[in-house]
Amino acid sequence: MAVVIFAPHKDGLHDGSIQSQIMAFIKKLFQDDTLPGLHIEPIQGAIDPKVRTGRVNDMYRAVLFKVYSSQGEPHYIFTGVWPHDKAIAIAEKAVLKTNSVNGLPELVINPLVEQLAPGHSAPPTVPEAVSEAPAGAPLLESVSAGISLQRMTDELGLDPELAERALAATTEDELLALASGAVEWQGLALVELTAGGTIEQVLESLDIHGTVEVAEGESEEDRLLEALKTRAGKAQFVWLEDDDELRAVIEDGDFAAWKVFLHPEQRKYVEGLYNGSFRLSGGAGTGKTVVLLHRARFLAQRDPSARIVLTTYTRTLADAMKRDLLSLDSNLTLATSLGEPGIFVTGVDSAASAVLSSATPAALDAAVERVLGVGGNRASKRTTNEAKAWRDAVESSGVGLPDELKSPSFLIAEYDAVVLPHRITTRDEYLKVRRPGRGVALGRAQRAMVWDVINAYRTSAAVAGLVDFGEVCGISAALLDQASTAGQDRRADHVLVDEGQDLTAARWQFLRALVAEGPNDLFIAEDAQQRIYGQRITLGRYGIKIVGRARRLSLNYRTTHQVLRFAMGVLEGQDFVDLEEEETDSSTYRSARSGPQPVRRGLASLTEELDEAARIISEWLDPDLGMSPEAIGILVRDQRTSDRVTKGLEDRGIKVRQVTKGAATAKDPQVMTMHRAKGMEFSRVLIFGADAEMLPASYLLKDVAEGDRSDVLQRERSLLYVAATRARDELVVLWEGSGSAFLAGAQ
Ligand SMILES: Nc1ncnc2c1ncn2[C@@H]1O[C@H](COP(=O)(O)OP(=O)(O)OP(=O)(O)O)[C@@H](O)[C@H]1O
Repeated sequence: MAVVIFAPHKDGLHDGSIQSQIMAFIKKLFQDDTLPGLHIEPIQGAIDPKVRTGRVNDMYRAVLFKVYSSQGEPHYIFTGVWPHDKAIAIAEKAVLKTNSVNGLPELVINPLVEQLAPGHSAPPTVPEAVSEAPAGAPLLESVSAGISLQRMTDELGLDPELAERALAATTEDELLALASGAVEWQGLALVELTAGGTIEQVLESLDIHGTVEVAEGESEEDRLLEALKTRAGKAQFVWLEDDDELRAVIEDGDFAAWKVFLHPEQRKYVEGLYNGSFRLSGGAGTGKTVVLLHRARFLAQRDPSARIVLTTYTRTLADAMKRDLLSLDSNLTLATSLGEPGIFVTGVDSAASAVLSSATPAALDAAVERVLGVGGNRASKRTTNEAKAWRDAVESSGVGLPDELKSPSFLIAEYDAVVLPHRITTRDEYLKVRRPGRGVALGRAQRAMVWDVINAYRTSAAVAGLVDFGEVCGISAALLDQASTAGQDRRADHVLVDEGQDLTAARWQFLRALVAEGPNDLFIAEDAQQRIYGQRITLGRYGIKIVGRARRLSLNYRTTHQVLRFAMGVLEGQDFVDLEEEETDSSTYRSARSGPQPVRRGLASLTEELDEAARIISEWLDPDLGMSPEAIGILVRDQRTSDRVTKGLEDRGIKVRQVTKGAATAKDPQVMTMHRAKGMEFSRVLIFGADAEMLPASYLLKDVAEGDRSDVLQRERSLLYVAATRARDELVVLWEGSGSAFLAGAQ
């Protein structure tokens, strides 16, 4: 049997027409590489004697390398399929070797010298260069501290010619073009240097620690195979182990790349074993969800009896994670209920509800009393409109609160961030409790009035037998704590959390209670810049101790660097604080992909804005572009605009699909609110209605307490950032009249 390692070159795979033949070819290779139909043949005069071609069909040949380990098994490294003559020409020059400085594997399909030869056009993804440094001034030296030609070649191991050209480049686009034509790991290194990374940071993120040692009796070829297995090697070379992986890499091509090729840093966090809770931050599109999915699988494979909970803010996002997890590995055991072995994918609130509804009446009564002060069975009915319930409580309490303290947003936040997590049940406790992190200061008299409203809220909920979702989390946490005190096990061994920035204090309290403190207990992905719901939270206050186990991802896999630059412009001048009160550092946030400049356009009226939207979407739907209609996202600030744009576009002959709940099904462009678009992505995004009064939404600011105002504004700004970063390839932003002030720095 042969071992097949897959390292596809971007020009070497084909549209659907011969996919099944490529699959058949690789499957045969797995079984027996001597089968005559495969025609595995060396190439006369090839630079690398390891190179082979194989017959896929009459017209196409695969280019492979054959490497023997000292155990004797043949290993085939499959690099792609080309028409016969081209395949031979590629095979003659292709080389697979290890880097002499750091031992990393290098697959050279189109030698750099050829790509950079005069008259050879730049790689196709690169748009017209946009100058970013004074004409003629080399860029790299000014952005990456301490860089020099010698360090690039001798410490990092970059190809001298690539390093020289990179140092001479004067624009970011030029550097990214060089990166996209370079050997895989060298390209990753160059992108990081371009974003301001230092040589030391690149060595760390690519996990380079000198060369790979060869044990006694091992050959050069063993050394090469070992190099393919390093984290940097696995970013390009994947050992095909089963049909699922083969199908993913062949049929889904680039879309499935996340399933098999992880950046060395991503892999480090997937496989890392930690003494306690770990926090992974990173800008939009850096693959945080990808890391969580792989990590869930890794933990399940490591211990099939482990109870793994993979959870996030909403059920819709949890459903998307479940779908992706199964497409990553259809053999995974998904648990169907909390506490079962395997991976349980769930929204946080559903998990908390599950704990509540499985409790015994006595335990539930005690937990409800512990959290709300009055016992009772409240497992089945939820408060549906919290804002209304709080307004009613203000009314029925008869307390003359100042306007800003009457707002449901203030009261909900106070209840969730202060009252529930501290399990406050009496006025005295509330008068004494510390309220760190709350924007609005409260004097004693004000606290007493707020407590009266809280009491009214609780009393009417008790009469109706209702609990809100924050309370469900608080009560479930109390149930889990009670059970643990009574010597029972908690319900999970590992909890993996996505979109951590949006979870409230009560949710963190529940998640903390779900798993005992210990190795690999909680693994949290978050991005402070994408906080669009809750208040700022500090994990330490809820017993989640990260103590130095926090890292940041910075390579954006989703958006082009043009879209990224635009989106970062929306956040310009803002400071963001993460779940450990650290300021977010996005200085090395980067993308290796290139595309058109985002378009921003103000129109004089709503009719004109709709006309313009219809014109742009029709262009995108042009069959010649070959875009799937559902890969177009039309994102708006609120439901009213969503209704309006849907009708307006339909009046103009464009069928779209409004997405309100769950995932979209029809094959049409999708219209949805920016909140709903969280965690999703589209090839092209049109932001409709980025007007001055919409972003920030003027109605939100109307009754907001002064102390909460700056936080509300920041969340509104983040909302536009979230919307912009949903675009993989192209972004258009439209508005009527004056555009949002948040667009001032976005170009
Ligand atoms: N190693 C990888 N190789 C190829 N594609 C990747 C890789 N990692 C992530 N991606 C792709 O990048 C995109 C963003 O990934 P993901 O959704 O995990 O990022 P995220 O950090 O969770 O984003 P957000 O915070 O915006 O939700 C996805 O299309 C994903 O498939």
